[in-house]
Amino acid sequence: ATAPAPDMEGVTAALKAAMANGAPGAMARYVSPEGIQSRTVGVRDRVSGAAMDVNARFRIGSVSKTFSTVVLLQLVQEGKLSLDAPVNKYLPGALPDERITVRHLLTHRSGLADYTDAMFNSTVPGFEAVRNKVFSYQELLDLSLALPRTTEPGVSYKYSNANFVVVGMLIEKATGRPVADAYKRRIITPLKLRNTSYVHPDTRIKGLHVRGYLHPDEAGAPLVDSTEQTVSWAQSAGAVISSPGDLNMFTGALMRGRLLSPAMLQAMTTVTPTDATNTRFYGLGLRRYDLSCGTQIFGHTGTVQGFYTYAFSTRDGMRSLSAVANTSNHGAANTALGGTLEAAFCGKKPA
Ligand SMILES: C[C@@H](NC(=O)[C@@H](C)NC(=O)CCCC[C@H](NC(=O)C[NH3+])C(=O)[O-])C(=O)O
Repeated sequence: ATAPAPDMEGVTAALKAAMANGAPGAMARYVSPEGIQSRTVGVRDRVSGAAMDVNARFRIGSVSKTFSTVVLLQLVQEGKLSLDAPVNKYLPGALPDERITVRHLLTHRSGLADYTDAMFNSTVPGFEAVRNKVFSYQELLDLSLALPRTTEPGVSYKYSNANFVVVGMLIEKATGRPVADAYKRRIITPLKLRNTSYVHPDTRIKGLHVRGYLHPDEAGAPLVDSTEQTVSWAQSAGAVISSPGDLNMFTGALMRGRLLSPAMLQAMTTVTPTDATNTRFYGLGLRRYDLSCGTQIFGHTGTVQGFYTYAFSTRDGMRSLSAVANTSNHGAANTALGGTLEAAFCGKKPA
């Protein structure tokens, strides 16, 4: 069946709703065989008033988890790691439970607690305390291991950044090099993602970029410009910088089979439900959303101080949408931004 035309008015309405819920600006870029359509609203910089710009770069948060997963699955394809081997086989003594496997990390079923809940319980003080800090992977893992595990290994889905900190450790152990090199050599260079980078612990977003604005917990308190930070609290779980076009290319190329073998891509897109709605699922470092029109889309969401991101493609990689709003700690703005997905992939609602 031919895909419905995107409802770009609906995309714009969703972007405006994100602004109505506190985002200084927002944008979306949709790619299909019919071409590229992008929409921008508001500003990328509240001080200069510079308009949101679809060529601008921003922090993609947990969409980074899919970059890390692609690298790890390529290492599995190369026989350097096995999905169902214990993590401790590759990182002796790293985890207190020998039963936790590499696959448990990628499916958020390890039981390793998410240290960011406590770290950011008080949003702005928590952010200010770490924005210029540089953590080692081990320090982040220790924060998680100081907390009770959330499930027996493999039993249930419990989202945790700690899982993808360990994924970063596995990548560096298996390659003998920093994750930045693996992203570059295995994803950024082959796909020519010229606006994508991993610069941890540098705090800047170089080149044309979006400034991010963090909503404080106190109603009515002024937004906090959170653009410059190390994102060391996330690293391989959330520190990649990219652009709408590069994210379209990344998720599209991934689904078209340019990064992984058909068998490995099939494993990555084999999902289990993450909530009771049975429309949200998680595979290996990848979300699946089942839209109201029956279309299934695959990708990831991102939340990092000052930036909400969505980056999804259809299973055949022929249609891709990326969207970003330059605020965070404001769930209504995130939900509003998510409205771009239905508008773009399902088109106009029947009258
Ligand atoms: C959920 C999301 N996960 C991510 O992108 C990872 C990297 N981000 C987080 O875990 C949120 C950290 C707190 C953000 C802060 N929140 C607070 O400080 C709340 N007190 C903020 O909203 O900026 C995903 O997978 O889509």
